[in-house]
Amino acid sequence: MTQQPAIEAAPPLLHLSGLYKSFGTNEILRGIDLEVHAGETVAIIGPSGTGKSTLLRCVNWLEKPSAGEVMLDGVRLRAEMTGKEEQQAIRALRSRVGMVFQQYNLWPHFSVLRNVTEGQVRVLGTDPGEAKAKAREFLARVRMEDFEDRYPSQLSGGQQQRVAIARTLAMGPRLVLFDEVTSALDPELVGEVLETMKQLADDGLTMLVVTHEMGFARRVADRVVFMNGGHIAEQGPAEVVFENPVHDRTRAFFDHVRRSSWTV
Ligand SMILES: Nc1ncnc2c1ncn2[C@@H]1O[C@H](COP(=O)(O)OP(=O)(O)OP(=O)(O)O)[C@@H](O)[C@H]1O
Repeated sequence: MTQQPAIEAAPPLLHLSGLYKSFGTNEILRGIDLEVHAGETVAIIGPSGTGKSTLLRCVNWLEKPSAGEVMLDGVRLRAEMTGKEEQQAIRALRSRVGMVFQQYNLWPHFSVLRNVTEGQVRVLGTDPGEAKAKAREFLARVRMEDFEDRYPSQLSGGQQQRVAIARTLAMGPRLVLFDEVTSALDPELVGEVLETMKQLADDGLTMLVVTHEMGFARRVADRVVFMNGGHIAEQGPAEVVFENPVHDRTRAFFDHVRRSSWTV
């Protein structure tokens, strides 16, 4: 009997089943089924307006799906849930998932160190000394350990985004969602954030990444999910999806990306 790779044998850390999301009469997600295993980096790519960010926001219930369920690390949230039952499940879910946004939203009047300790102390109830030690550990992982006394306005966009990543990691999530985290950055700062994310992927962090950075999806993601019109049109190992896309829409998307890329 052939041995299955360990990553496939374990149950998925995240399991999305039959997710639908409508805004009014506008149906954005149309039945999403997706699994992410511990240690995987999964990139979600696809045309603009196809529902990638909405999907990510449904994973941590920032948007409540119209139907379907999210199962993360043993916590199940169903669209039918309401009231106390839903609130309890949301709290459990959010303690296991972190999110990094396009806008880093650091507290402007707090130092870098305090930005990374505040959530630990206030939300997790961590002892302040312990929270500082953990903050320093995560600032070092994003190579921002020399900036702990600075304020956000004294940092570049890329540095602020790395602090935002450290702040998320310090909360101890099992899964981190990245929503187009380089889109607001000047081109010369994109690389340093992607390099940090590559390092985290290499270290085994479980990441679900919505991105327009095709180079990142191709070189760093274990699996690429191509979304179109609120569906997953195809998914597979990055090299397969990029080199042999089976769906016409995926091929057309890559052709469009290649044609519209400006080279220096
Ligand atoms: N809160 C909301 N209320 C109404 N419509 C929304 C809301 N959020 C998203 N939408 C709509 O849902 C559609 C999908 O948006 P979404 O941001 O998920 O797409 P996307 O694939 O991430 O796009 P992009 O790549 O351009 O960021 C868009 O038409 C958007 O206008």
